[in-house]
Amino acid sequence: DLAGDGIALMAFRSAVGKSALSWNASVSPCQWPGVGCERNRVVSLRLPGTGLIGQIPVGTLGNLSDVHTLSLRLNALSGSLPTDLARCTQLRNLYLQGNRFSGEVPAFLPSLSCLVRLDLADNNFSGSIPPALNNLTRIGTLYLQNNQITGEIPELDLPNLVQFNVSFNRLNGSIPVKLRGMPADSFVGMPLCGGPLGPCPGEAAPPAGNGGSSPSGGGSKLSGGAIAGIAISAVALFLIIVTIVFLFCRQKTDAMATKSMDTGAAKPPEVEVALTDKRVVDGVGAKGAAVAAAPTVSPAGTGSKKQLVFLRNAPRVYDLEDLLRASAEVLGKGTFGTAYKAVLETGLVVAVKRLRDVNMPEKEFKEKIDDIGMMDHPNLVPLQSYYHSNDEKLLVYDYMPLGSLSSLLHGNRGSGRTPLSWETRTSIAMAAARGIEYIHSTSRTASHGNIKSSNILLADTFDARVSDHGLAHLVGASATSNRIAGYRAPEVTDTRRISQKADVYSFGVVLLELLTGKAPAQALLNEDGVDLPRWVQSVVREEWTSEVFDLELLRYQSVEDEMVQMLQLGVNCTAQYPDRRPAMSVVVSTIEEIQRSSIAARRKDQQQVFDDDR
Ligand SMILES: Nc1ncnc2c1ncn2[C@@H]1O[C@H](COP(=O)(O)OP(=O)(O)OP(=O)(O)O)[C@@H](O)[C@H]1O
Repeated sequence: DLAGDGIALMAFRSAVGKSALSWNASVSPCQWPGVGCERNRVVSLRLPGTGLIGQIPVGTLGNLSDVHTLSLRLNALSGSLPTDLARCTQLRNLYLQGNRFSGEVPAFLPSLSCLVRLDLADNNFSGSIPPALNNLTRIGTLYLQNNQITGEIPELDLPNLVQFNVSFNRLNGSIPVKLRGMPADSFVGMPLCGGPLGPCPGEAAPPAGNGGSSPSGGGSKLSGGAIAGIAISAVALFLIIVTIVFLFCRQKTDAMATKSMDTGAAKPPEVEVALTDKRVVDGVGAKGAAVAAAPTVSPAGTGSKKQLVFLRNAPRVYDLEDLLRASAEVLGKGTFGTAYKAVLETGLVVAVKRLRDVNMPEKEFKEKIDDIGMMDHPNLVPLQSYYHSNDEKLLVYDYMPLGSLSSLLHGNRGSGRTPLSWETRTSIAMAAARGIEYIHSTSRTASHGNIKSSNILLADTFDARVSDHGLAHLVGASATSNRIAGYRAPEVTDTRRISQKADVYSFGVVLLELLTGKAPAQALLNEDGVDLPRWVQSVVREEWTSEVFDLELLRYQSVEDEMVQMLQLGVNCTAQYPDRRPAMSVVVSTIEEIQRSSIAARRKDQQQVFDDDR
């Protein structure tokens, strides 16, 4: 009954939310912020980004036998999930993304047979994906990305599944047939094969024009991707209509509730409502993950308020609450934390980085951020604002709509992608080089520390900007991952000390990546531990062949000399000894020279074609 639900909730509060939840035991649990009731039972608990911390014990949430929605996303909850959650058999929506949960993917999940949405993304879950998830016949959204899940993906056959993501785990093997219609994004960041990632060794390539998505093929005119697209749009449309009707009804009841409430009440209801609305919308959002909330700020607006701090020239057109209310999707998980795309209610789009493992005092943090804020150059991604509390550090940047050079170069190769032209590649190299040169010009020791193709972002194809400047100093350059390893200068691997010449090395790797179309991490995996610079050198040493170049560059015969000059620059930048590498200013002027002579060569070539035609 409701009293029992209240006791369970109070036990939950004293375990993980003592300071975060202001629940008053003298009123009905149904009036507590975040708690929803129907027919005198608790049916929903929505506490996203409220600063919950610690492990949820058995005997708390497991006692809420009627609960259908549990949203605890974006908190600091840890440990394994309480096993008695298995008793919440009415659960339809379980949002636990953005916490620190660990332990195996819970074996009881398959028994929650009413589940429609399950989001465990951005945690530390390990173990394998239970094949018994096939019991979840109603499941429409299954998000497991950014965890530590191992093994192969089981043969899932879930008829209602429309949103699925297991990217950035530690899975391997081939993508099960029934999941091959899902987009490549659902599987990236791991050595998987099949479906959108291209055929597995020994498998026939799918017929051209099929997008590789539908193994059932047949005579159907629509590709699997198109059918999935239509299905997803239909479901999304349906959910949007349901949401609008729900919000409309909700507003009416809230208006009535507000009328009957004491005007001196401490919590403005509209904030709660907006947060609630967002949760509903979450299920519709493309990726369903939301932007980080700041735990020390109570969503009800009580307590001492911490605010976003804006940097020098940034327009102050939003505040922390606007950010919390924004609809958001995960862009990716990096060395320093997770990046989100957040669309504010005003339509403004920003990128939010939620930093991990930054434990410095606020004063020091502020000083370092102010250094970042001082950097102002057209080829750097501007930092707009930041937020600092003990549990949460957020950085808000301009959103770069075309994504990273890495995804532009390596994203959907083969399936209907527009090849990157030589002109675009040289412009990007030029812009990135200027951004790095600017950083180096600010002081003799200033360096970026983490140059790589996923940190070169594009506002449009010719306007590249370097991102993440200053972060290596905030977090320390010790973070190790295979993705960075391919860019790291040999002396940095040994000494862990970043420097301008180490940036030049990393930039050289980016140049080689632009020219060869090969990702350094991929080179590391495929070529028996040989990194990209050494691979290029070994090919080049034999003869200056066109074999090193990206196949997409083969049609630029007229600029072959310039391509070779750029390759030479990449090789020089990646010299083993730092003092053999050119300074960034020299790199910039060399690229300028190459760009000028490319334009001249292309003009001459076009004139030749024109003359031949006459
Ligand atoms: N301002 C932005 N606009 C658009 N996309 C962004 C922005 N910032 C980051 N991203 C994208 O989000 C993803 C994650 O970025 P993030 O910087 O967190 O990780 P990373 O670049 O992969 O690694 P690292 O943390 O080492 O830099 C990347 O694919 C990046 O391209």
